[in-house]
Amino acid sequence: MLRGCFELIGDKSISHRAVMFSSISKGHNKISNFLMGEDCLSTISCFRKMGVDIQIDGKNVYVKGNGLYGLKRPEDILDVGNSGTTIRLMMGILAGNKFDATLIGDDSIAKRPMKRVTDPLKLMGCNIEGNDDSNYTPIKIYGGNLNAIDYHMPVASAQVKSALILASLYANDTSFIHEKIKSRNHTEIMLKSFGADINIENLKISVKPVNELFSQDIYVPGDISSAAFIIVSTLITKDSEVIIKNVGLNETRTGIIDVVKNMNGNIEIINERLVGGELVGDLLVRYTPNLCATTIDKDIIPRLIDEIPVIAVLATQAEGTTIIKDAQELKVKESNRIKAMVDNLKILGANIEELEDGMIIKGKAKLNGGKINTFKDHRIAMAFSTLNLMSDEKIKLDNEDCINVSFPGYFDLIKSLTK
Ligand SMILES: O=C(O)C1=C[C@@H](OP(=O)(O)O)[C@@H](O)[C@H](O)C1
Ligand SMILES: C=C(OP(=O)(O)O)C(=O)O
Repeated sequence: MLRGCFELIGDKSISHRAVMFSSISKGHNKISNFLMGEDCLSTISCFRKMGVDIQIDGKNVYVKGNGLYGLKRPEDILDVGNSGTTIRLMMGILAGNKFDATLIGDDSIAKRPMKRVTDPLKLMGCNIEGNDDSNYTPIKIYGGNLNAIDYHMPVASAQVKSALILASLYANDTSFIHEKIKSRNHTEIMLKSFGADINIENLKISVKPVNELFSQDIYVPGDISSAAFIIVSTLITKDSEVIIKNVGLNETRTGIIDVVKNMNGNIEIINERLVGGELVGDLLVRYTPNLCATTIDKDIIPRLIDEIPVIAVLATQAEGTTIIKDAQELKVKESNRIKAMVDNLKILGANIEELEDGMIIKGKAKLNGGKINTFKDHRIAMAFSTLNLMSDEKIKLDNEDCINVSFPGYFDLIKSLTK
């Protein structure tokens, strides 16, 4: 069983943005509760290569910003490691700066599509080279002299939106970016606090070019995507009760809470407050023996995209048939997360069917033990780890190191909650 109360580690999306926006602002920035995961450390390493002074002290990061036009041409290739957020957002910044830079990442990044960002950046006048019509790494960007854009995004993606907002800061006129479905809005919130002129009208975002961004101190709230693994472990493990403190509750990220409530899960938000423009609160979660199935589709998908693997695990422990659809984006994450979940859950004896854009899960299933192929994907690894506490049969992960991408100290935390 899990019992206890703990402070959640910093949000990955917000930590990335804090380093990036601080680096292109003018002045000193302090980032508190920064996520020291491998992905966010890749962002720091890339901006250091562009001449930004970034110091790490415990959970704090100090950035001496170079200003909007002050980044230096990197002498080395920029290696983003495993991080889609780093490469896609950074392309927007590089497009505005008058130098050339080459971006690479690991084997997983090499398979993830970049055209969704390079196409609109080319429309803004940026010169970009990359494999398969600039869809895959290595990607080389020759930045500078951007035109404004009026662009309807074909995919619901905060990374694409953020890259275009960043490029628009450097453009010759006001840009308009139209979203299909509302995705996480940390870029809009944080850039405004740095002095950017951004206006949001439903799904239309207008961005005016600026001469400078001004430094800010940023507190990074806890990562609800990381909390999701503790939430699910608690819901499915007998006699568990956990308080998770400092959870970021921005409504573009709280789809998991809505789903857990729809499934009859025992979850309560307490002590809600606003910190640096972001809603934060604590979560009280309790074991729920009578979970029920749900349907997840369309508009809610971007609000829980990274939580779908662990929701699939939860669905195996709920009475009835859970349907997850409109989630084809899962195929282009660190792994093909639809296939990874379906194949691995089948190994454990779950009743699950793969769909082109999701999966159908019939619960409630008594699962066997087995060896999980994580595809070195942190979310797949943690999703399956949640089953280890509720079952006598052991789940073995073929790779645990990948968890450091987003949740360093994950197993120590679980240990402290199960004492
Ligand atoms: O903007 C971000 O920080 C992120 C957006 C999402 O990706 P997409 O924008 O590709 O949906 C999400 O899956 C990723 O983990 C982080
Ligand atoms: C998809 C993810 O991250 P990224 O796109 O930044 O690699 C994730 O953290 O689940």
